[in-house]
Amino acid sequence: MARATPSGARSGRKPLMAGNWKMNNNHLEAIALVQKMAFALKDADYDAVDVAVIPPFTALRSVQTLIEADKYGIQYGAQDVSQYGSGAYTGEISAAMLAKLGCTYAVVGHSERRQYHAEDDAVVNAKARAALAADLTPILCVGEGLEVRKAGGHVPHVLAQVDGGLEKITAEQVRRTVIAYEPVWAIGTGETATPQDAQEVCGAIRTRLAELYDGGVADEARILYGGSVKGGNVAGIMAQADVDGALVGGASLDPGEFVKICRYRDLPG
Ligand SMILES: O=C(CO)COP(=O)(O)O
Repeated sequence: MARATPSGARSGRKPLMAGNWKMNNNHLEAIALVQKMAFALKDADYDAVDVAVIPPFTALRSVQTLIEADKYGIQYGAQDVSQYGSGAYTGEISAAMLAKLGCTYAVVGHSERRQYHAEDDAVVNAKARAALAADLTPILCVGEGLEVRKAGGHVPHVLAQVDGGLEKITAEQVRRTVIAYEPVWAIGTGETATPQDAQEVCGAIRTRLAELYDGGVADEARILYGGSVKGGNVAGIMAQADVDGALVGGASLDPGEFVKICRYRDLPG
């Protein structure tokens, strides 16, 4: 993959392109999709960009086996994680179980979990801390709904989610936490935030990290944008100084489209 000079102030942060498959693909379909992606990315420079798939729990073991056997440079993670360590929590999956499967990431606080499973900032924070305690990297999702956006309250809304989500998380832990700004109105709607919208909020999140911790932490933490990212709009989004990658839903199910996103440096801006 051609390595271009990082734009803006992305300093040493390595971009991350993560495909959140949501409730799609059984384990056999997952194997086929990862194989296609890995083939199309076989000359990729994984030192320049992290590429991750986030399949359903039921596909994680197959994805692990495939990636380890074929030594693909692709990372993987889970879409959710329990806030509890172990015990009588039917249906839950612990962070330790995910770590044992070789997961790098665990998504916490996705807007679909907040909306359909009533997860509030306290639960999201407990999940993020459980992930960190097992040496997983949480991808902490934040984002405002349409009403909040229309009323112009998106920045304070998102920063309150950041504050709540990072409660009791140390500076050392935040350095290895990923924050994903996903405006709810742009998820699965085909409506993308403009690059300037993405930068406004991602920049505000970085400033907040500097206030909560320090400038060094704020400089290191990766902040992603998510919401209808595709090959056709990724370059403009990635040109923003405070956007360090994308959390991709629908387009990550199409290997051709996802590979284009991962190769955003090769696309016309
Ligand atoms: O929710 C998302 C990723 O977590 C974004 O989904 P879409 O890319 O389908 O809008």
